[in-house]
Amino acid sequence: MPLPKAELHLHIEGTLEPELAFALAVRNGVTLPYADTDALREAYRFQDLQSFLDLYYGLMTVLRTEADFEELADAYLARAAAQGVRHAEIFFDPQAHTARGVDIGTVVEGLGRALDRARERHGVTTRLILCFLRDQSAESALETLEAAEPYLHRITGVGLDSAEVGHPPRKFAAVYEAAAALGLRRVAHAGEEGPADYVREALDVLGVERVDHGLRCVEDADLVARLVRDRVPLTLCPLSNVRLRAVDVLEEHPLPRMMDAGLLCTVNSDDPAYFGGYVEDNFAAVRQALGLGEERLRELARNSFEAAFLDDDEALRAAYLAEVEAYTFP
Ligand code: HPA
Ligand SMILES: [Zn+2]
Repeated sequence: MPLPKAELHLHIEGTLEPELAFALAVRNGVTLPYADTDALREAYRFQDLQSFLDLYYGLMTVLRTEADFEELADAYLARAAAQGVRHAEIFFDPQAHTARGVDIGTVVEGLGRALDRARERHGVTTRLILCFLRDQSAESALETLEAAEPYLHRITGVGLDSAEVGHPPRKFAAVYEAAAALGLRRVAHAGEEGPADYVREALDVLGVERVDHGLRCVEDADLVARLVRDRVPLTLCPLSNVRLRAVDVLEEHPLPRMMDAGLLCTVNSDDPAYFGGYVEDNFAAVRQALGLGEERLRELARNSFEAAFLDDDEALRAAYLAEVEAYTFP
């Protein structure tokens, strides 16, 4: 039985496995530019974030109906549960769908159907986080938030993803202010490919409570001190960092140094269908490559529940944390 954990950095569109992509392509009459699943997997040789995003946005054109989004989310939840996930905070990218004529309601209601049954079916509690695409305009982000208003009962927070460099957090100050006024929690990708300054800006200008990735904070000692002092969680994704060349090899990932510095680190899968593994695969990889001991792994699991948006159910958070403490490694 794997270590119980929360997954806090997971793009649902990034869980689209080649087999499901081809099945949905057939169902929806979409022609993919790959002969078969092996040819598609062959294309997963990324140079950087952009080369990944090109494939990621291309493949998700097979997602068209509520049933498609439901099936996608249900398949993720089944895999996540098998990897010890008790609680998942799931990102989705509405603009990637509305831009090709799929209504935001189709996306949210489809995902929602799977999430409504997640606890009963898979023993996983869930939250949904709407992400704005930072390479789209600030106006488009505001329109997206407006379009989401009928579905806010299903949405816990907002995030910011897609191509980072050249799209600093401050571009989205207005939409984050509007999201806060609606009572939404705030997170943002920062410091994945972008500089440490983007992490600071996400905190100062967007008011984020967690930083997604945040890897490059290590280049700025004052920023690290602040993140430690304020216990700002970082949602790290080690296998993603290797695949997208944010680090050269896993053995050089700064995770152990970051934990030693007192940063509140979590380990997550990001886009598991593309990056070679789900969350327990990431735990196993860092355990192996970085020599993390059992207490470090337990700390990562504890951190994941501490950083989760479970403030509306502290009893549940306490139950999850108790499970982490009671866990015995095989
Ligand atoms: O790893 C990522 N980074 C930025 N945007 C993304 N959208 C999906 N995955 C990612
Ligand atoms: Zn991400």
